[in-house]
This record gives sequence, structure tokens and C-alpha cells, in this order.
Amino acid sequence: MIRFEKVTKTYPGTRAPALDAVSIDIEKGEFVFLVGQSGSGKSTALRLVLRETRSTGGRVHVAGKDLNRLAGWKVPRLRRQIGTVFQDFRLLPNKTVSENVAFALQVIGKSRTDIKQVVPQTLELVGLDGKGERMPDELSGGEQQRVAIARAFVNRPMILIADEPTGNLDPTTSAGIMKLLDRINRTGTTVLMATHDQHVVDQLRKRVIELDNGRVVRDDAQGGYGATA
Ligand SMILES: Nc1ncnc2c1ncn2[C@@H]1O[C@H](COP(=O)(O)OP(=O)(O)OP(=O)(O)O)[C@@H](O)[C@H]1O
Repeated sequence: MIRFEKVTKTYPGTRAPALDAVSIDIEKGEFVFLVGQSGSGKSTALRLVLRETRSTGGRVHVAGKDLNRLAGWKVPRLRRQIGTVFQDFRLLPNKTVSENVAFALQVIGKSRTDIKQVVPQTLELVGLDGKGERMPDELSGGEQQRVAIARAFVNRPMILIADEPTGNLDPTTSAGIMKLLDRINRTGTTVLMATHDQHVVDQLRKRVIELDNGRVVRDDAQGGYGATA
């Protein structure tokens, strides 16, 4: 589903590559944590998957496509297959919870009938039943992240990318969010999550890929956050 073949990314005006000959193979339906210190290259790897940036060496394949060869006009179609969740939720503050989730479907041209049906189902799935008419600022951080996950998942993407999704949440709330991401993964969605959250990684025992200075230094099938964990 996601394959990096000796991927190198050097940003313009910098010497050291942000990613240095990184090879990773992630199958459909896997749940993978990407860990590593700040600056190790995690966000760069996620941005490459979304074709927000291009590699300067090697190949990035996502959903069967070679992203360096993908025509620009096909990028929106690629991104439609990838849901994204971030640390800072990124909700539209002037729209209700339901409208935030519906918006993701409106922009890809779904019918009003479909939207009316799918949005409440998705809100129920993420545990926000009955909160559709609230505004984002009337929700807790954990609830706001659930809205962001609903919005990322409402279109049933093949891949869900999460960049520090528990970064702003306390441990109990984080555990709830991880349960939800796990449930989404069980529907067959491939999940790739960059994180510094040691507790979360140690709890879930999923595959862990560790980056250090742009290189893969560890790839454990059921790892913990630290090499000795
Ligand atoms: N747009 C850019 N231009 C130049 N250098 C960049 C750019 N984005 C990232 N870098 C550099 O690439 C390296 C990897 O950064 P990246 O953001 O991928 O790390 P990260 O592991 O996601 O860090 P964090 O955990 O802090 O988000 C760093 O040295 C960073 O300074």
C-alpha cells in the first residue's frame, strides 16, 4: 500500500538529507507507528506519501502509483484515498460538528442524500452521537480529535495518516483516540501514525519504524517506543 524504495529527500538549500535512502514496505491493512526524535524525518515521510513534496532520490509508491511520476492533476484523486489527522485538529471553527464532517464529502461532490445518511453514521462510529449540532469550541480536545477522525474517515479512505494525533491530549483521552484508530484500522484501513507518545506506542504493540537522522534504524513487527522496550 505504501512502499519507499531507497527514498532520499534533501530540501532545497540544505545539505543533510531529511530522509536518507529509506526503504519501507507497508501492506494494506497494517497499523504502523513512525517514531524518532524531533527532526528525524517523520513529517517528511508523511508529506511524501501525500505528495505534498517529492523525493529527490528513490521511489515512493502509494496505492500502486509511483508518486514521482504521478501527473499533478491526479494528486487530488490520490489524496481522496488518504485521510489525515493532525495534533491540532484543524477543524473549521465556524461550522458545526456535522458540517465539518459533511464538508469533506461536499468537496468531493457527494450528493446531499448520501451526506445526510453517512455523516450521522460516522459520528456514531467515533462516539459523537448527538453532538452534531455543537460548535468545535463547545467540545473537549478529545472530542474535537474525534470530529477530525470522523472527517478523515467519512470517505472510507484506504489509508489514514495521523501526525501526532494524541500530542495535545491527556493519557486517558489519548487511550480513547487510539482505540478509535485501532477500530478504524480493523475495517481494513491502513494506518500510519507519527508520534512521540511513548505510552501509546508501548500499549498498542503494533509495528514500529524508528527514524534517526533520516535513516531507518529499527523496524519491529510488534515493537515498543524504545529499542529495549
Ligand atoms: N521545508 C523544509 N525546508 C528545509 N528543511 C526542512 C523542511 N522541512 C523539514 N526540514 C528539515 O528536515 C529534517 C526532518 O524534518 P521533519 O519535519 O521531517 O522531522 P520530524 O521527525 O517530523 O520532526 P518533528 O517530530 O519535530 O515534527 C529536519 O532537519 C528539518 O529541519
